[in-house]
Amino acid sequence: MRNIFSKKKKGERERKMGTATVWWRVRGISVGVGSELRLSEARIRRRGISVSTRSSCCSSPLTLIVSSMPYEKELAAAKKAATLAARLCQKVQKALLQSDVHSKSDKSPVTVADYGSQALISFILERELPSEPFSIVAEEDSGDLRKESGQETLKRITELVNDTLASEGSNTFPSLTTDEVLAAIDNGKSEGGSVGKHWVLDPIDGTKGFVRGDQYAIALGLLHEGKVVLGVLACPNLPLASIGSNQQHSSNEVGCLFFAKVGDGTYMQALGGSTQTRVHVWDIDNPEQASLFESFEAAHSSHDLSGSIAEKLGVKAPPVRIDSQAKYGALSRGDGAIYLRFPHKGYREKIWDHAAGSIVVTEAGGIVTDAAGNPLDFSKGKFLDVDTGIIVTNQKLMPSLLRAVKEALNEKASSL
Ligand SMILES: Nc1ncnc2c1ncn2[C@@H]1O[C@H](COP(=O)(O)OS(=O)(=O)O)[C@@H](OP(=O)(O)O)[C@H]1O
Ligand SMILES: [Mg+2]
Repeated sequence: MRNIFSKKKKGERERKMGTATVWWRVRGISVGVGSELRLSEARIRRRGISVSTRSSCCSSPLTLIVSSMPYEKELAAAKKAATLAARLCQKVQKALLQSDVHSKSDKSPVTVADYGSQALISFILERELPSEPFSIVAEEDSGDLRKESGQETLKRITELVNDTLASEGSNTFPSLTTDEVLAAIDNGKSEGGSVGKHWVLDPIDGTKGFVRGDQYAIALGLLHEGKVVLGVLACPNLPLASIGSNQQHSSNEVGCLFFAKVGDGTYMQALGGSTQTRVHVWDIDNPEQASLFESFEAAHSSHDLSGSIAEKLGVKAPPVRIDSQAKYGALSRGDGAIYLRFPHKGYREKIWDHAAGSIVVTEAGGIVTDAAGNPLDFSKGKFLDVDTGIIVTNQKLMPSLLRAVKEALNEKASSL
């Protein structure tokens, strides 16, 4: 596209647009149109830009802050959706534990919460962002609920969704029919990809933890042109106090909401609260002091391998084993300094198990890579193509962590 700036001054350019004159005031960034403009959008996300518009027939500028707060509306919608979904899940988990139905064989209450959370989040996103074209890549689909045998479960889910919506006030949201609940769940059928905006949702991450009465998370991320640009993690059972060896947060409260937007840092607030605190990963360079986080379930991540890596690094504290992306949340606020995930052979990582968590950690100053040090690529559809496992730590520890991982993997391979 032709550059149509008519005036070139440092940091200020004028573009003629019909009858209006648009002034782009940019902090040290040159802004153009076409490809140059697209390039500057990436800079906008990192550095901020204020755009002021003034009509050619009017001398006083009409300041329109168009791009200085990218993804602000999406973040507000995602926080609202995840908070409501957490409320629904808490209700189901409470009933589940009271009725002592927490054996793995009875999956129905879990299914109810998974579906309910997905329906609710899908509905809220559509309602709060009516003019934003997007799709949703989510874990559940409505297949079983459309069968004769699923009708009772569908009624229960619809009830739960409507009770949760009503808890916001009787006139805030309409009631949904069973068909609308099915449609909301099926909105999550997208395959994602590298073009456009895709929400990535795990309505209950850490289902086994949820059934046990332990940790779980509602994880919602946003991909834009294949990159994670926003993430929200609601962790209803995670204490606001630190849970690792770095005891810097203290509180008796339980329930955390982590959120991050690209270029804007990571914040934590009490779930249902409003005071937000900026959080940072623990900036230590001595792994001996670090706590190491890993999956609670040995079937999900090799505890032996992470034990061997911890030994090589000289980590002294025992591993902190908790379910779900609550691990990313805890890392982002510096409770510990390392998270290792080594699924057993043949397992393929899904994007909804890492999208929200990864940006929560990276915006807090951490690094998330596969076992070979490659960044995670969320643009390839539902799956992540990772080399062996996923490792997370701060900038200072990453080189020694990568060395320890490489050694441990080589030892494992030669022992087979
Ligand atoms: N076999 C196997 N190997 C590796 N990972 C698996 C496996 N099976 C499941 N999953 C995924 O793990 C998600 C739970 O997250 P974590 O592994 O971090 O938590 S846990 O401690 O194991 O509960 C869990 O998320 P949810 O299914 O949403 O609960 C799964 O996506
Ligand atoms: Mg999951």
